[in-house]
Amino acid sequence: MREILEVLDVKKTYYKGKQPFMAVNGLSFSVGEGECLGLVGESGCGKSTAARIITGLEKPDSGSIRLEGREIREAGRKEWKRIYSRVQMVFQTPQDSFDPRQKLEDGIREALCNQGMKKREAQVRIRELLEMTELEAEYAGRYPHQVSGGQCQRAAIARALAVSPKLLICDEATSALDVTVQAQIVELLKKLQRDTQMSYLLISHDLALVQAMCDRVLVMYQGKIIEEGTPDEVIRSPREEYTRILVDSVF
Ligand SMILES: Nc1ncnc2c1ncn2[C@@H]1O[C@H](COP(=O)(O)OP(=O)(O)OP(=O)(O)O)[C@@H](O)[C@H]1O
Repeated sequence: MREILEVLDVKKTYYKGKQPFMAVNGLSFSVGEGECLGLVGESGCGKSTAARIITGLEKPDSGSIRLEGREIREAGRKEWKRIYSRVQMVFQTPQDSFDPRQKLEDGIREALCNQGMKKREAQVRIRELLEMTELEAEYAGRYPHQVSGGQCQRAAIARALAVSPKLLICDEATSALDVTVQAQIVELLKKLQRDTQMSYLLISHDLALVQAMCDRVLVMYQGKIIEEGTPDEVIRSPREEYTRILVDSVF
């Protein structure tokens, strides 16, 4: 399997007052083409920091991040735009990722036009994206506060897909939704993966979700990966004591 993303020995320090704190401490892993990779670990172990580093929202202290073989830390400003059309992220609370003064479809249009698409062409593409994410056009014409969490998450996924990414990072993308809506969004993500061959990095507390969706799962603890395997291997016969406790706390 060709690798889309390779993360090697990435470190990130924050400061709690004057005390340095390693939120990410030698993180290494890779995501294969078309792979759905799960990233699990207790709150505060550094999962979101890792996602923010990969998407360029945060700078690491050191380490290497290769996207389709290209070291993104060396990329010039011009190249960033191209790189970040290859990686997109979907967040836990979709309402927060849209401008409250903009209709959902305007947010999607903006993503398309930022990539150089003309408005008329963007209109056609918006319709396709709404179909792909099974969101009725009527809802896309509303403001974020006028739709449900599930509908807003569909719009956020449509916007992420606007640039045809190779890797979609879902950071607790279903955690804020109720159980039935969660299941619908999971089905949507599965369908999109079948249709687009996109890779996923699925960050989640929910081991059942990881088991249902992922080909492989990484367990993160204190800023690094301590265990990896198929979801069945990690859940049924964890090698590390920490993983066993994590699994026991959920099942
Ligand atoms: N901008 C920041 N400044 C200082 N400390 C931070 C910052 N962002 C995160 N941290 C700290 O880094 C650690 C890792 O946070 P992170 O959000 O990556 O964890 P997480 O595993 O995603 O947790 P959760 O599952 O609760 O979202 C936490 O102790 C957090 O308080």
